[in-house]
Formats: sequence, C-alpha cells, structure tokens
Amino acid sequence: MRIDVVTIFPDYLRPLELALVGRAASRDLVDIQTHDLRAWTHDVHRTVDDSPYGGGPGMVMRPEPWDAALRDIVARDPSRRPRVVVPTPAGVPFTQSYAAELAEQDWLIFCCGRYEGIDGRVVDAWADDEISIGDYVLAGGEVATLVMVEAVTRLLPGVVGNAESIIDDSFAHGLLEGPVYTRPPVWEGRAVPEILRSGDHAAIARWRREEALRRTRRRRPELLDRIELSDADRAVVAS
Ligand SMILES: COC(=O)c1ccnc(N)c1
Repeated sequence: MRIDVVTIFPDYLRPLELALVGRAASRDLVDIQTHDLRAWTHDVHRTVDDSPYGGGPGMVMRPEPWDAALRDIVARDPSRRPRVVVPTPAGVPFTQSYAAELAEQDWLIFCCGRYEGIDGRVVDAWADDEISIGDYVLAGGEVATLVMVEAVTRLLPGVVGNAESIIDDSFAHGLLEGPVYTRPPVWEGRAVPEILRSGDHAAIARWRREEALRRTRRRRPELLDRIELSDADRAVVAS
C-alpha cells in the first residue's frame, strides 16, 4: 500500500517513521510519503490560506495549492487511482470496519487541513472520504491522520506478527476487549483470574468472551445491538 500525506507541518508525521508503522515501512509493507503543501505555492510568503467568504473567524485554506499538490501526486502513478481522505470533525465516524475498508485500498492520500478547513470546492473535487476520529475538534488533520494510518497499517498482511491478535482486537468481533494479564501471578495482593492459569482453553475462551460482553454492556451497550448474541451471551449480558 502507498500512503501520501499532504500537510503544512510534515514533521508532525515523523511518528510514522517509528515502531509498528516505521517497521512496516522499512519492510516495504507500506510506502509512506509526506509532502509539504507549501511546495505548491509560488508567492514569496508561500501563502496557503485566505479570509473566509461570508466573514467569520479564522482563515480558510486556498484551493490552488491543494489542487496543484493533488494533481502532481496523482500524476506520479497514472495507472492507479488513489482514495483521497480528508480528516475533519464534520466527517463520517472512523471505526475498525472503516479501517478494514481503507486497508483494502492500494493507495491512500490524506489531506491535512489547518485553520478553519480546506476550501469546500477542493473537498468536493477531490475527496472520496471525509472522516472524523471522534466528536472533538483538533488544530489540524495531522493527528487524525496518524491515528488512521496506524489503524490501517496494522491490518495490512504481514505487519502484525501474530494475526490472531488482530482477530481478538476490540471491535474486531464487535465487542470491547476484556482485561489482559501477565506475570507475576499475584501483584500487590491482586491475583490473576484463576481460569487464565487453568490450561483449559475452552473455558479460557468462554471467560474472555464473557469479560468482553460484560465490559461492552457497561461501557458501550449500544454496540451489543449490532452483533449476533448466542443464548449463552444473552445470559451473561442479562446477569
Ligand atoms: C482539523 O481536523 C480535525 O479537527 C479533526 C479531524 C478528524 N477528526 C476529528 N475529530 C477532528
């Protein structure tokens, strides 16, 4: 997968060079290129924003630099059509299933807006997806892009060592993941649940499902309406 990120703060995307995503890039499982939008400006001040029509606070990102940047980047591989994503608080909620959908693409371009946003005509002309990572406002799209790139990259084949850990992810089966434990068996007087040390894998799987159901009921009950529950699941949720 190729991922291009256009931003006026390229250094904000440096964390993608680290850890899981950085390792995936060094193994050529993903190719991530970051671009400074100001490279597509031509005035001495490298201007990327202007006052909003209709008045109001703040500035809007001008259409010309964005259009020039996207035309240039897309032209680098005429045989492929990228999926263009604009992170915005006004977007469609980003979810694990949305991450899985984006992970199926072979080319993503993330457009990081700043100020009051990108001129709507550019978004109309170019954006395939306008996505929100939650009901709050950030100073720019860069942090949301870091979130989405990590969530997508970890789903790519070969990136996560044990594919099992993806399957058991929170949300992967529609439930919140329950608690996890490691040594020591007792820490500060708190023991690891006995079942996890029993070696009874069927019972352990059942316990983990029950913990996931209980946690989901407590924290995100609305998620329970979206999944198929067995009679045993219903008994746990009702208890
Ligand atoms: C400027 O972008 C944002 O503030 C943003 C982007 C994506 N999701 C959000 N919740 C906010």
